Amino acid sequence: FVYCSVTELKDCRGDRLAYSVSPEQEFFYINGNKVDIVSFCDSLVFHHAIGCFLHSGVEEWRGLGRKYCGLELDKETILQRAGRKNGRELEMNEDALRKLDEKIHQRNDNPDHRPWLSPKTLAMAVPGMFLLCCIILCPCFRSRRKESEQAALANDSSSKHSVSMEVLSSSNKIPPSPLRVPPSPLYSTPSPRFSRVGSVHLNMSQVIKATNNFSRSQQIGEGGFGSVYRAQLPGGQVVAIKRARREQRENLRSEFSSEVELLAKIEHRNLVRLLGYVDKGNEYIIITEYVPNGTLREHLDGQRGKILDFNQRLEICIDVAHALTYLHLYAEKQIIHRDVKSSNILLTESYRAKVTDFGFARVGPNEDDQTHISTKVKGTAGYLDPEYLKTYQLTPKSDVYSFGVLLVEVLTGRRPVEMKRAPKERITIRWAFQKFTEGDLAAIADPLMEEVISAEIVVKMFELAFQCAAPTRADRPDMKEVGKKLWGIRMDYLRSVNKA
Ligand SMILES: Nc1ncnc2c1ncn2[C@@H]1O[C@H](COP(=O)(O)OP(=O)(O)OP(=O)(O)O)[C@@H](O)[C@H]1O
Repeated sequence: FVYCSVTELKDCRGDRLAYSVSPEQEFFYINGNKVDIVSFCDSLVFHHAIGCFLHSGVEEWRGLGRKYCGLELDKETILQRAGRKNGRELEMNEDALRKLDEKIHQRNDNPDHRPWLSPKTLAMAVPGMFLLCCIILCPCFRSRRKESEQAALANDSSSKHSVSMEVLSSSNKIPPSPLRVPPSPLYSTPSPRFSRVGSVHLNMSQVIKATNNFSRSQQIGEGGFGSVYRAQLPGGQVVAIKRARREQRENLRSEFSSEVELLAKIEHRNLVRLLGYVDKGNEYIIITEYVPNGTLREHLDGQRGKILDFNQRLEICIDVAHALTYLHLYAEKQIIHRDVKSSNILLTESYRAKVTDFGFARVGPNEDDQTHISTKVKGTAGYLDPEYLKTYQLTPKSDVYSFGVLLVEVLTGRRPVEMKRAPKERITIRWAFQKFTEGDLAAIADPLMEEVISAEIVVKMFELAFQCAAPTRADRPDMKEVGKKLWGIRMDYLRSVNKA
C-alpha cells in the first residue's frame, strides 16, 4: 500500500502540506520545507481540526492520515469544506481563527511575547469567572457526558502516534552537571550493562511459559511498540511483559535499546520499574512491574468503573509532576521523557500514578553551557511542544508543555485533539483557554466529575496548565515548581473541603 504522488493540503492560513511517497522513500513537506513525520502529522491534525480543506485526493489524504498519523480524517467535513473553498464561510473561519490565534498564542518570533496568562489577562478573567460561577460550581459538574459522545471519544485516535527513535549513542553518556543534585545511593544503579539489568532474569522459553505462549487471554494492552501481557512468575510475582511487534522488530531496535537503557537507570515510586529484558534473535522483550489499574486515559473515559474524583485527579497530577521532576533533576543523568500523555500513565489500586513508556526518552544536554539538544521530533500529536516542533531543540520544558496539555485533559476529561467535535472545540487546549478567558469554567470542567469544587481551585489548576503549555519554553515553569504549585493547590482544596 504505497502512494507515489505529490498532493497538497491547503490550510485556512495559507500553509501547504504535501507528501511524496514512493516504495523507496517518503517525504513530507510544510510550505515546501522537508519535515519529519511527527511535525507533518501534528500539522495535519491541527489543520484538519480547524476545518481546513483538501485540495485534491480526499481518499489519499484519508489513507495517509490513517497510516502515518493514526488520524481518522472526517470525510464529510473535508468534502463540505472542499465544496465551499472559495465561499464566505471559510473566510469567516479564517478570520475567527486568526483572531483567536492572536489572542491566545503569543507568537514565538515576537520578542515581546508574554505568557498566555499574563497578570493582565488574569486580572480580567478571574473576576468574570467568579461572577459567572458564583463561587461554587455545583451545577456545573453534574451533567453527564452522553454515551454516544463517549463512543466517539473512544474512537478518537489522536493519542496513537508512534515513531521509532534513534539509538542512544555512547556520546549521550554524561557526567551529572554540577547544577544537578547528586544521585542518592537509593537511586543509583550498579551497572548500565544490560546483562545485569533488573531483578528478573528470564530466558525466552521462560517468557513463553509465563505468558502461555503470548496468549490473548493474558494480553493487557497494545501500543506502538507491540503487545503487553500480564504474567505470573513461578515465585508468584506478577509482571508486565512487553513484546515488540513482529513486523516492526527491526525498526524498533533503537526504541528498545533506549527504553531498556533508560529504565535501567531509574528508580522512583512514580515511574514504572524495569525488572528485566530479553534481547535474543528477533525478539525484544521488556519485563516491568505490573501496574494493575489501567491507564489514566481509560479512567477519564469512564472505562474503569468509578469516575476519578477531583482529589484523585489532583494526586495523580502531583505524582506525574514528581516523576518528571525526578527525571529532569535527580536521576543520574537528566532524562527527557518526550511522550508524556494520559495513556502512558498507569494507576495502582490506590490510584497512585506511575509514568511508563520510555521508548522516546532522551538523555538531556551533556555540557554545562548547553541548554538543549537538537534532535528529530518524537512524541504524540496533540502533546508536542510547538517550540520543539519548530526548532528541533529539545529541553525538559517540552515535557512541561505535554504536562500542561495533560492537566487540561485531566480537568476537562477531553483528549488533546477531538476530531468529532465542532471545529472550534477540536484542539482542546485552545477551546479550554478561550472558555477560561470568557470565565465559562462550567463549560470546560469534566461533566463526569460530580463534586462541588471551589472556582478558585479550578482557576488555579487551569492557570497552571496554561502556564505549562505556554507557547514559548521560557514562559513555562520547571517541573519542580509545578509540583510545588500543585501541592499548594491541594492544600487549598483540602482546606476548602474541611470548611464546607
Ligand atoms: N507495566 C504495565 N502494567 C500494566 N499494564 C501495562 C503496563 N505497561 C503497559 N500496559 C498496558 O499496555 C498498554 C500499551 O502499553 P505501552 O503504551 O507501554 O505500549 P507502547 O507500545 O509503548 O505504546 P505507545 O503507542 O504509547 O508507544 C497500556 O496502555 C496499558 O494498558
